[in-house]
Amino acid sequence: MEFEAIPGVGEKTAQSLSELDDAERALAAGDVAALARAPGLTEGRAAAIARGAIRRRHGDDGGFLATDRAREVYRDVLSLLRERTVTTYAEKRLETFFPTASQSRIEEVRGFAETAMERDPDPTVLDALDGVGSLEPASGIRVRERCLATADAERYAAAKDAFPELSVEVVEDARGLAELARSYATVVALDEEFAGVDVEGDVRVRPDAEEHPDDIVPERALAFFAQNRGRIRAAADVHEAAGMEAPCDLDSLRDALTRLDDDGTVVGDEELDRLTNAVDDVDAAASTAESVANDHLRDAIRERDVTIEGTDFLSLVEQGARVDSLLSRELEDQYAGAVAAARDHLVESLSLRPEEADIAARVFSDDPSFPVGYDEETLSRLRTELKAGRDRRAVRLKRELAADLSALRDPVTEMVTDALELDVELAVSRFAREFDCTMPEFVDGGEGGRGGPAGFEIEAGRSPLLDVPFEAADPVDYGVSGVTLLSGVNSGGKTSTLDLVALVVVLAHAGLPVPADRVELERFSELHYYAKSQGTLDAGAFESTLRDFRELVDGETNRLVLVDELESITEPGASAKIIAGILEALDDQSTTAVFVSHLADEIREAAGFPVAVDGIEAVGLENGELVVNRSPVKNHLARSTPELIVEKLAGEDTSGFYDRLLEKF
Ligand SMILES: Nc1ncnc2c1ncn2[C@@H]1O[C@H](COP(=O)(O)OP(=O)(O)OP(=O)(O)O)[C@@H](O)[C@H]1O
Repeated sequence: MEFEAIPGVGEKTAQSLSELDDAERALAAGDVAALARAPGLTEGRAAAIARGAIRRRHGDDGGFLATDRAREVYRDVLSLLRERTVTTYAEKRLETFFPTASQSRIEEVRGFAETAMERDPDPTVLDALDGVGSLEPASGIRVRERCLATADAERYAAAKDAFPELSVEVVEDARGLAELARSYATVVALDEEFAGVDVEGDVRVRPDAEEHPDDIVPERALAFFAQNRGRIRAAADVHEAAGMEAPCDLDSLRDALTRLDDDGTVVGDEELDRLTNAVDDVDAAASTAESVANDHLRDAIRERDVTIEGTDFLSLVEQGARVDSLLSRELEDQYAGAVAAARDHLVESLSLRPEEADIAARVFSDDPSFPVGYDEETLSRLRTELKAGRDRRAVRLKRELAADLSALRDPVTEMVTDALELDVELAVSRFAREFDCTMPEFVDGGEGGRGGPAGFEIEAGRSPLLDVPFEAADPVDYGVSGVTLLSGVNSGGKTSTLDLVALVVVLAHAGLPVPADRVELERFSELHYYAKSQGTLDAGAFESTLRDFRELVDGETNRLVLVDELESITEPGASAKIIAGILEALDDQSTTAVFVSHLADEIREAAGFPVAVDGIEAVGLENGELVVNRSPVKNHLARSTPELIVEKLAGEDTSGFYDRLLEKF
């Protein structure tokens, strides 16, 4: 990938980009979201790069928007669309829609947009979309109880790459392996040569480890699903709410997800819960069992009269026996009962299974003693046994769930992508519905006997970018082919008309629907839109503006040129001559141009060809306010506001003064 060739990417950036594998992959896929995750890239930059990449793929260098004002209109259009997305993914993805002269690109997006417009922007779907986002690779996993071992340096490096979650150790021989097995619960040996080696501990030989990552590190798949759980569930909800067919069974997916904790541990397994609780409670249970035994024995002793014959007692005293032997002689049954109660307590309170209960039985000795005490060593064995059981169970469950979830990884990725793409479609659908859009029709220029450019024809166009609410916008009909002047009363809507034309042309060339009842237009090569200049230019600025227009009249054919009141750049007389000259040059090419001007008469006089003039007319004055017909009238020089006022006064006054004034217009 040659990043230098992408518009907007400098040499230094290109150099650092060329080192990013992820970015390259994302570029190839045109996936802005993935691209934005590449280290060192901001989202804006990522979007720009992806846009550039797509343009390049379509052989378009992005030159369609030829002026600042044209780019501004595109940005405004984009904002209207982006405001109608729910996810950040869709917001960024919309930036890959841009106006172009490339027919194939326009066709591609038109196909997408036509499907999108059919989509019902149901509020429940939009709600569900709120939780959807691009899936993130699992992060922050570190497994300490398992390690990989190899004797091969190359394998060592490969394993370190493939399993960043595990320690990878170099071992020379069986002795090294045995040593490792003492420090880790499980050692996975990567070399075939270790297959026959007999080492104590949990040592597995898996030369194929890299091919079964979920088997070696089930934590990876679990963390991926745990960390993306909210997004996955939301994507499943979107599919249901929108009635879309999901690529996997949603009930089993949801079921698998409920078996996962936020940190990727498996929950909801009775046996694992039992073992975990037993490990946690074993010390407390032993103490309680001890108390149970002592209470039991104390009560028994208290309740019993001990009778002992004098000779026996004497012999005991002479032997120096302590009370223990008295206990074993006289209270054997009571002691046995107390110990049995202690054992029962251990077994019951920890819900021990028979094998575990066997060890638990030995925690309390059969040899009578008072007070009764548990055997620390045996208790520790019980603890170790329970812990080992718990860990074995946990790993097995992890492996099983990881296997279930791994099988779901691809369908889930597809499901999330589909949900995110739906958001893009819904944004287009909402845009089209809210602004009463239709798909524009492209017609060929120079055909139908007209010879010249086909230009554009808009029927009932309403701009969502007007400074009045969309509902209050008057529909505008306007069509131009060739070079035309647009005249009209002050504040009649001339600038708004140019804006509407630019908006429609930008959307149409982006393959998107347009806010009008019907639009026909040719496929323009470029859009040049010059906004009204803020007052008279100084000599330097005037010169540079003239240079711009020099380039304009020398550029590609089939352009659309929109210019707002160019006359204000210098004094009226000179302006009219300059505009006339530019119009002549544009007329010689197949250019469609609309020049808004108050100097239509003067320009026409200065031009060496019959320039068409359209006019936005005031149909009258109502309470001192102009009533305007927003649709320009073809081949009609609109009367100016002063003329209308003089005309009004002439009607009210009989002196003849205003009549004579009116004749001067
Ligand atoms: N189609 C429309 N529907 C409703 N309101 C409109 C429409 N077009 C223009 N307007 C209103 O008229 C105002 C003036 O429009 P605009 O600035 O386009 O006129 P103009 O003819 O370019 O004015 P000027 O002669 O000062 O350059 C707009 O701010 C807008 O509020």
